[in-house]
Amino acid sequence: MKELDLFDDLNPEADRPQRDVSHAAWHDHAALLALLQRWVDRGWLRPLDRALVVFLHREVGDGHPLLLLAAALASHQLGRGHVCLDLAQTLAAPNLALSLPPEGDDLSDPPPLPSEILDGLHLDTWRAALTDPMLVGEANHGRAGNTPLVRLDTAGSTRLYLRRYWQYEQDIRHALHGRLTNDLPTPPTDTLRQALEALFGEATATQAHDDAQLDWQKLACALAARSRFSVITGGPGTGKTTTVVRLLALLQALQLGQQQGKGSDRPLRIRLAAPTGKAAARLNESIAKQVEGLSLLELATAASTDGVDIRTLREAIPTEVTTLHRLLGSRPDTRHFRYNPSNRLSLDVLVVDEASMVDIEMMAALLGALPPRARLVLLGDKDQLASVEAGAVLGDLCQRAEAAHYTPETSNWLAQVAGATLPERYQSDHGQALDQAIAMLRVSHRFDASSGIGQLAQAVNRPLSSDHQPKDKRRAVRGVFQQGYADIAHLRLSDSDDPALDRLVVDGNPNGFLNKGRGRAGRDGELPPPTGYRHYLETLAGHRPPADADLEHDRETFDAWARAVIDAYGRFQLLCALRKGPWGVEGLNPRIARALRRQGLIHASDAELERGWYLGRPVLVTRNDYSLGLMNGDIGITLALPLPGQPGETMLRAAFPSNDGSGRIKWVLPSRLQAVETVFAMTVHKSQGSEFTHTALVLPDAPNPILTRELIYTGITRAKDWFTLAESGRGILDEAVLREVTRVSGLT
Ligand SMILES: Nc1ncnc2c1ncn2[C@@H]1O[C@H](COP(=O)(O)OP(=O)(O)OP(=O)(O)O)[C@@H](O)[C@H]1O
Repeated sequence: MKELDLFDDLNPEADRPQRDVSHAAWHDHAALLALLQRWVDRGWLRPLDRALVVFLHREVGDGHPLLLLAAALASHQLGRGHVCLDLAQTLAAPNLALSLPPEGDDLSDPPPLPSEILDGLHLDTWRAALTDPMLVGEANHGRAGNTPLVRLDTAGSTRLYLRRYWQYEQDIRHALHGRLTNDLPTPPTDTLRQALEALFGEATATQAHDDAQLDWQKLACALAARSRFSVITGGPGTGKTTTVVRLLALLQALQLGQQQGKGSDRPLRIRLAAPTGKAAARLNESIAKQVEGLSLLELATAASTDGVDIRTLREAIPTEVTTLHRLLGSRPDTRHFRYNPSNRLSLDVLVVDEASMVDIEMMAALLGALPPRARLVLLGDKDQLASVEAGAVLGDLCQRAEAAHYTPETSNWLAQVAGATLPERYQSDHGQALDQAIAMLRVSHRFDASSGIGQLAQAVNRPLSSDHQPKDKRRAVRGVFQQGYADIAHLRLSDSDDPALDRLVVDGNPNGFLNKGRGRAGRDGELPPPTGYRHYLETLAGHRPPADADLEHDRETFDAWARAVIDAYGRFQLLCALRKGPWGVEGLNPRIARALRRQGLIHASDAELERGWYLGRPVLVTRNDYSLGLMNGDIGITLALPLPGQPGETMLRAAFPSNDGSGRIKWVLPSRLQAVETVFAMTVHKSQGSEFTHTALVLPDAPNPILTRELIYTGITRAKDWFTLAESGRGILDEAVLREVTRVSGLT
């Protein structure tokens, strides 16, 4: 295998003017601190970022102001997903370094913009200020030391890290390097080939020319079977779950077959995990279904000459999925986990789904807690938005996945075990070790050519290139809406008060779909037409247990009611990009609640709507709460239970699914819920790992840097059967699909 090159830097030399025009904040601490305070007052910088500077200044009084400015900006980047500050990029686009308000915000007496402060500053001057042995370690010279900041010089730029994040990156890099270069005994070629044939069938085309002819799932399974670290990435419905279930069956069959010879039957200890409770519950459901439907007879025969017992094999494939926090043993009030490098997890295989949501800190913790000999398999969609926390580990690792870069050695091996010859475009003499461990599934089995959702997601996701210019992409994306697909609708709004938005959230805008959404065939017969929130609120009213029932004696009746309401809620979700303003969660939530109240679907005063609890309020958990067993991302609905001994009186409880496959409901007192928000409108960021029958994405009316290709793609791919795009501003979608998230990290 080639030497691992995770560290290659791609930044070109920044083209900066060669002049220095100094500004007071460049050389005067008081001026710098005053400037930072003004930024904090405006919400452009977090108080935490300034506090770091105050701390560093107090501890090491003569730190250069330009160094302290860089430290404040580096700290600020963490809150925006970047693990470090890239000086050249910051000089090229200074105003992206702070959280400036969206265009059009009215600000009187604004503080100086970063572009004014940094105007005329040359990269070399800034770099020179970043040499302070008390404050900054120099990673390039192996002198990272134990300073609070670490500097890494790359071709054409310099990156400044807060030490903790630099350390995470180092830890991940070393851990992956170890996993990719340590030999793992590969199963005998014949056994593996037969086992793969048993699971996927024989290869039909030995020389494949297009992606649809290749069985990518089989190739992914083969690659993951020979590595301690592997990634299976792919868009929605490309078969990540299907593949991993077969991979687990394969590994377990090989293990049981091998153990037979030794007179033992110790199966592999396999664990499944996901970053959020919601994602875990979803994988739980789909994995359980797939394991049940898996035909294991041929595999059991292929894996061992004596044949593996099928029942033992099936039982040895787990279906229970936990959250990463639970797996690692998260403890309240500390970021340290029970399982860590000095107390490793006891497992042989770990599968992590929705890996795009795993941030750098969690990935470092996870790798640190894994026994060195265990296998780690990451599943996820590399094109989805990354976690809101710092780092986009999956995206970074999969940067080269499109072209695969399989070496001749890998390609030959795949031909032997999977019977397929890869087209040349997926082969490379310069493939890196990491490339050989990554498989990208390229064919969606959920969204075929007749699906507007699939076509739209594809058009949005397609990167720009010399033969796909911005105007082509804009035309392609808009074109999808004009082709008469039955599952997508476009709703044009005049402004944020447009009653069409109310109609969308109340009834789902069926008129926007072909035949009002009627007569569409799904897997299990005709699909119900798209709905809005009326559906779950009518379910709530229609399935309410009789007034004389009570929770203690009629628990199942109440649980069934809650289940029906929660399921009905999953039929529609409005997504938006922003938090603030009329187009953000904060503006949309009360507006939607009022629209539902006008329809007589909810009953609550204005004050209750704004802040309080009311029957029917849907809530999203925003922080893990271990004492209640609720995870970030869980959705619950507020229901009313009869008050024991007080006929006619009720009390509100938020009902959450237990997420453990039991179907039980957790009934939680509203006052015990510390971190929840109303979720009539949900940000696309929070929707990751979830799926809704009808998803409506509403875009703001003004351009905003948060609107990116990844965000739009993630929003669209939350839709299972129906998708509505609602927009008012012209050109917002066009602009968004052309903007890509650039996450600064040094992982690749
Ligand atoms: N090779 C295949 N041939 C036919 N159908 C398939 C194949 N692979 C997967 N499917 C079907 O496509 C659907 C999606 O598969 P699966 O759930 O494995 O995909 P996924 O990538 O995990 O999806 P998600 O977007 O939910 O993460 C399932 O109904 C599955 O049965």
